Amino acid sequence: MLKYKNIAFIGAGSMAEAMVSGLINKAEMSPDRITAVNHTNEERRIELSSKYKIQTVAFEEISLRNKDVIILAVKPKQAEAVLQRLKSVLQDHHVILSVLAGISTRYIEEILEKPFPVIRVMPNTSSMIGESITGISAGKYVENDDLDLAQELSKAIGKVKIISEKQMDVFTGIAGSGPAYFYYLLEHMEDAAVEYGLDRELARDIAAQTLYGASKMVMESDDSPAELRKKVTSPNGTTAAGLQALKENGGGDAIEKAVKNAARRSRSLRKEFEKVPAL
Ligand SMILES: NC(=O)c1ccc[n+]([C@@H]2O[C@H](COP(=O)([O-])OP(=O)(O)OC[C@H]3O[C@@H](n4cnc5c(N)ncnc54)[C@H](O)[C@@H]3O)[C@@H](O)[C@H]2O)c1
Ligand code: PRO
Repeated sequence: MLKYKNIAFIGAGSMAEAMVSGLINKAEMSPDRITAVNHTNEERRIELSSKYKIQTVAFEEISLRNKDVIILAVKPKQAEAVLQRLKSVLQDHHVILSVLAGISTRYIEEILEKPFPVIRVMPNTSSMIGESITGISAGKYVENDDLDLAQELSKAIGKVKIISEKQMDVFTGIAGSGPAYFYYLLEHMEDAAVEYGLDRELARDIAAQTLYGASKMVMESDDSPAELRKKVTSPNGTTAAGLQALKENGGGDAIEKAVKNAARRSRSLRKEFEKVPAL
């Protein structure tokens, strides 16, 4: 059971913090079960330990003896160096979760040279408030209990989808990177509203609630997004005018290209940082 597990994050940046916050504030995990390991940045360690009351240590002081779950949360380009250093301190009972975009379980398994259960989890930063959607795919040494644990941990920070590792790139394109597209959309809605006379704070509230309501409608109604869109769009009305501008300016294409480009980048991260052929 997750509650009784000790977790170490290797890398304590944005994604690790979002997960720590979700685990403590939403899933009510005890902070003394969580350790975050960060390299030279002492200021960051102090920030996280005072904010969440978790233990934070420098990589050089790492001890994973009483840990159960090791969550890799460094950048993909740091994967090899970090794994090379970790492999001497890892112990047979460890379950390894990796949030690294692009980097395959096979690559991690090969560097570790031992049959560790390695599970990719792709959350997003909405983990911070327990509203992530997290994709999970298992490496070849993963047993049911390990997968159950990864699922439990991911459920603690939001919703979960079990996917194949091949689907991880596109999952990353939609869900891992997705919040940024919506923030970008909101930034632009806000700018336009300010230009047309609203205060920024008011504009932000309105746009954010509109996005939230629309998103909830998609989740709770039986209609598809296209059907829901049609119900908003009166012939020759305001929405039709707005959508026309979106279409004329390549809005739909831009969104599709964003997802595809992010998925391609996930694939290319693998080629860039792994010295094995891509999946
Ligand atoms: N940010 C997101 O929205 C998001 C979503 C899903 C997955 N991810 C994945 O999470 C990982 C981390 O992303 P991030 O946005 O948190 O990046 P980040 O740069 O904020 O965090 C990375 C952290 O790793 C630390 N680090 C670097 N080398 C280290 C070492 N040797 N030992 C210990 N710590 C070390 C850095 O100091 C930094 O704090 C990436 O692989 C990314 O693909 C991120
Ligand atoms: N953030 C990471 C990136 O931008 C991975 C998904 C979201 O690469």
